[in-house]
Amino acid sequence: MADLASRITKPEGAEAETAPAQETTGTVEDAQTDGAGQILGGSGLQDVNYDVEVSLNEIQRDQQNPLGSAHTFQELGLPNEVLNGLMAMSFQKPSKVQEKALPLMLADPPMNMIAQSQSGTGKTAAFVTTILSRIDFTKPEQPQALVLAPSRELARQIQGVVQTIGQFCGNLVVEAAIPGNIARDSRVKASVVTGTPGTVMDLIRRRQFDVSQLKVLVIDEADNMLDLQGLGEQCARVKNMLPPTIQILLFSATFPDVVLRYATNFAPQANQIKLKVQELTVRGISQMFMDCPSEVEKYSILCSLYGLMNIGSSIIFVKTRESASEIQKRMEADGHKVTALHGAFEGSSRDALLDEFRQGRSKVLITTNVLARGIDVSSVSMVINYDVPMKGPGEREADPETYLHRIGRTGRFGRVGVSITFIYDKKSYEALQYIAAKYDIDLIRLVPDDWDNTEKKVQRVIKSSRAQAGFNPSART
Ligand SMILES: Nc1ncnc2c1ncn2[C@@H]1O[C@H](COP(=O)(O)OP(=O)(O)OP(=O)(O)O)[C@@H](O)[C@H]1O
Repeated sequence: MADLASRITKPEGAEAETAPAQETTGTVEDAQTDGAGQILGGSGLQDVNYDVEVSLNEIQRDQQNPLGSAHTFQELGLPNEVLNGLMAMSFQKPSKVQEKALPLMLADPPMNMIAQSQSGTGKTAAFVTTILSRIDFTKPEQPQALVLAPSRELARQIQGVVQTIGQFCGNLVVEAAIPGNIARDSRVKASVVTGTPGTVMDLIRRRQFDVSQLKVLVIDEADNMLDLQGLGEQCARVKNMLPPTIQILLFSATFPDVVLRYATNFAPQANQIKLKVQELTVRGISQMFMDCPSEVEKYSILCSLYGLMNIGSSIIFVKTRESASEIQKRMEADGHKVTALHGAFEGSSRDALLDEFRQGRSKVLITTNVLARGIDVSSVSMVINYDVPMKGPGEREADPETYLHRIGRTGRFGRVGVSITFIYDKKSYEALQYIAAKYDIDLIRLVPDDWDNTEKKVQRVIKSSRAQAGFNPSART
């Protein structure tokens, strides 16, 4: 193993050898060995297992929850309708986060929860199961649970998961409170509402949304949603308009310390499930980087990748809407069927574009951070970070959380997948080093002039990923 600095080709204009020592601890798998092969198993899914740390609140410590952790869904005492919904999805046993979190979230009296678990490990089903177990189905049009998410796409996806797991719960009505979905003169008539914070806030203020009987509030991607630089203020306002006794469930794959402190005030006395920092990355994702000689050459390298390999479904993350559209144009001119989706599109066209990708009518999705979180398309076998994720004023700092969420669009629920981050100059190189060091990632280096090796490494993972898609009866696109 060697560090990123010693493995990297010195990029044009970069002073690779002078990179600060404390930022060069990320390791890179020997470029001569086939790193991908070490990670892959047979055609079956990997065990979605990792250690979590559970901290119970005082009440829970005193009460000795009789359910402890549940090894089967049957042990949880769920309503039959909900259990049947989980079985219809071919969920054979709970994942770790489901096993640990569900007994705590289902306990009476209801308690708050802050739960962290890697991308693609079933957090959605965990909170949806809790919601469905608390709903009074004799009041189908009375809002009883609210889920807030950062994008319309995620709010719609969660709406779909509630409908699927709740398919045997007669009288279940689920509505998405997203821009353009609920007319100004109509009321929200659903027992479960999934929405984005701005639209939900407006609906409550205009008295279209009766929140008086809400029992559960879920905030998905909670670190992003509670961040005071972003959606935090809106989420706090929504919460202040809800009944004070509401059960609050906060979920994310990442919880930076500063947000976690705020989260514990937002969800007082919450039980907590946390991951160690080294366990944040999903083992099934082979993380690689492409060492590009310059920015202008990134595009031709991208084309060579797609030209050489039969990739299946993949997502390319870029920094700006403009570059998303530009790359789309150029790839289409090269004969690829490509979808570009970003915030400049109108809501309903965004829905149609994502559906096109989900249904496999388009195999390449080019997008910005708008789809970095939560989107679950199990057939995605490759994620490309065409631009390294950056944050802060002038985008000068690496953004490790966004990196994790972006690559987590592949390798869902025990599948394998590959991520390739393009670097080309000192800034991108140091940013990726910082991310690799933070999460202790073994990055596999790819170089553009060795396509044989690149093809071997990438194609091997992609083949296994496809074999898994065929193998797993519950695989969805
Ligand atoms: N117990 C289970 N058995 C089999 N598949 C499951 C189980 N629970 C969830 N899944 C599937 O795993 C996939 C990922 O789940 P989900 O989208 O909830 O992940 P997540 O943890 O919320 O990820 P992210 O952090 O990216 O939002 C989904 O396709 C879901 O249907």
